[in-house]
Amino acid sequence: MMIKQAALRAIQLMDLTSLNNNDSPETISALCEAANTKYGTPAAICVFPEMVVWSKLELGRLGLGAVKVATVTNFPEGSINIQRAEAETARAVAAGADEIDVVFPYRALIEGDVRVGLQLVKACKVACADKALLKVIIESGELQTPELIRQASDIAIAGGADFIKTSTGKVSVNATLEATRIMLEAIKASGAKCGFKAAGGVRTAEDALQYIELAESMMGADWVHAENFRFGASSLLGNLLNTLNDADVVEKDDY
Ligand SMILES: O=C[C@H](O)COP(=O)(O)O
Repeated sequence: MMIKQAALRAIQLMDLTSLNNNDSPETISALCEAANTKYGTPAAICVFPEMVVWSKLELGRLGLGAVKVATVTNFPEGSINIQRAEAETARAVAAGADEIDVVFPYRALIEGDVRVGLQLVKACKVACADKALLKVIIESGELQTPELIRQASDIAIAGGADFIKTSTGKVSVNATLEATRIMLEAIKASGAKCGFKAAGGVRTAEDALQYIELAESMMGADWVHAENFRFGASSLLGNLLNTLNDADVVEKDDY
């Protein structure tokens, strides 16, 4: 695949993300405006729960109602408090979020608890009902071993995850091709309808190309579209636009 083709596809596969402590209505408006590229829009924007309503309004104002709004719950710590994660998820869905990225209780799994993760995912899935997709962040960089990455993936899928996602972007090791391979193997073996999201540290068209090629080789070219495959990224869009030679919007390098 040519790099420009990968850049174009990566825009459409992206959850354009801003999860910063200093996010404000103004920065989220700018994020929504950045979603309006001349090469199309990202699949979603991903923001903190308190920005969901504002994001919906802003995307509507810009005529970008087709762009989904994703948000995060149990984030970034991945606690074992099932009730809190469920309540956060229910509130985010009620606020209008289309997609919920919930952090799996990965530390509990590392300590040998295989039960709490399944229960938490199931509870959040119920909270999403048929109103929102549930994306489960397994924090693969903290799980470290292939066995734990596979186990977390299997549990999340068994709990009803619509996507499994590598990382919060808030730890030292985020998305890697190695974790991607293990997670895609889990999806394939499950036979379930479950997508995959590479998140954290994906910054260039060259990075995106490697993930797309890996996913295509494992799952088939037809599988790699926004219904099944996403990039979660806060600083990829500028590089993609540069790659596509879009001289007038490259200044938005932050997104
Ligand atoms: O879910 C998306 C991640 O938080 C984004 O990570 P990033 O800032 O490294 O692109």
